[in-house]
Amino acid sequence: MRTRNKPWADDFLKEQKEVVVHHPFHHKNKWKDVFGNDHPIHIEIGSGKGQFIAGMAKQHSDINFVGIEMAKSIIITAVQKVLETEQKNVRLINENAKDVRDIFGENEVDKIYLNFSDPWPKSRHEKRRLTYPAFLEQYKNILKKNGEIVLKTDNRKLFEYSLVRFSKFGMMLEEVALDLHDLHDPENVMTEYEQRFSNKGQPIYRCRARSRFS
Ligand SMILES: C[S@@+](CC[C@H](N)C(=O)[O-])C[C@H]1O[C@@H](n2cnc3c(N)ncnc32)[C@H](O)[C@@H]1O
Repeated sequence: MRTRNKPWADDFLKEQKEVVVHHPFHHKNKWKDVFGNDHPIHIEIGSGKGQFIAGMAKQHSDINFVGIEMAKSIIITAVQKVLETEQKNVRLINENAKDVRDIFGENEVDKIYLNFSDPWPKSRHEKRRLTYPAFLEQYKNILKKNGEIVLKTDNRKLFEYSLVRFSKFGMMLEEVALDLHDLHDPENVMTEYEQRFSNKGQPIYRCRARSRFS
C-alpha cells in the first residue's frame, strides 16, 4: 500500500487516545479493562485504512475489535474512519504484529482476521507471510479453544499456502470459498483491497480455520 509521508502523523496518533492504544504490551491479559466490558475480542492484523474494522465494529456492537497496523502513514486513515463511526468498541495499535503474543494473553482472543495480507511470493520471504508457522504458533497461544482465523485474499498462491499451513497445524477448515462474492454473504464487510480487486473482476478467496487447541 503506497502512501505519502505524513509528518503530522505522530502528533495526530498521540492525541487520539480514545481509539489508539499507545502501549499495547501493557494491556496483555487486561483488554477487558481497556474496553470496560468482557465482550469477545476480535483482532485484525494489517488493518490498512480501516474500512473493514470500522464496518465490523458498527455491525457488531457486542464485540470488541482491535486492529494492528504497522504503517503509521496508513493507520492514521483507519483512525479517522473509526472516529467517524463514533463506535466505542474498536481500538487500533500501530505495531508490527510479529510479537502479537506479547500484546494479548493466552486465550484472550476469540477471532483473528487476516485481510489481504502481503503475499511475499518469494520463498526466501516465506517467514514474513502472516500464515507462516511461527505466526500460527503465536495465534494458537492467544486464541481461545475453538477460536477462529478468517483469511481473505485475492492471491491464489497465498491462499493455497495458508490452507496447507492451517491444515498441517491441526486446524479445522470450516469454510473454503473460491469466490466469496458469489456467496452473497450479507455479513461480509469489504476491505479497501477487496473492493479494488473485486472491481477489477478478480475472485476473492476466503477460508475459516478453527483452532482445536486449548
Ligand atoms: C495489502 S495491505 C491490506 C490492507 C487491508 N487489510 C485491506 O484489505 O484493504 C496489508 C497491510 O498489512 C500491514 N502489515 C503487513 N504486515 C504486518 C505486520 N506484521 N504487522 C502489522 N501490520 C502489517 C501493511 O502495512 C499493510 O497496510
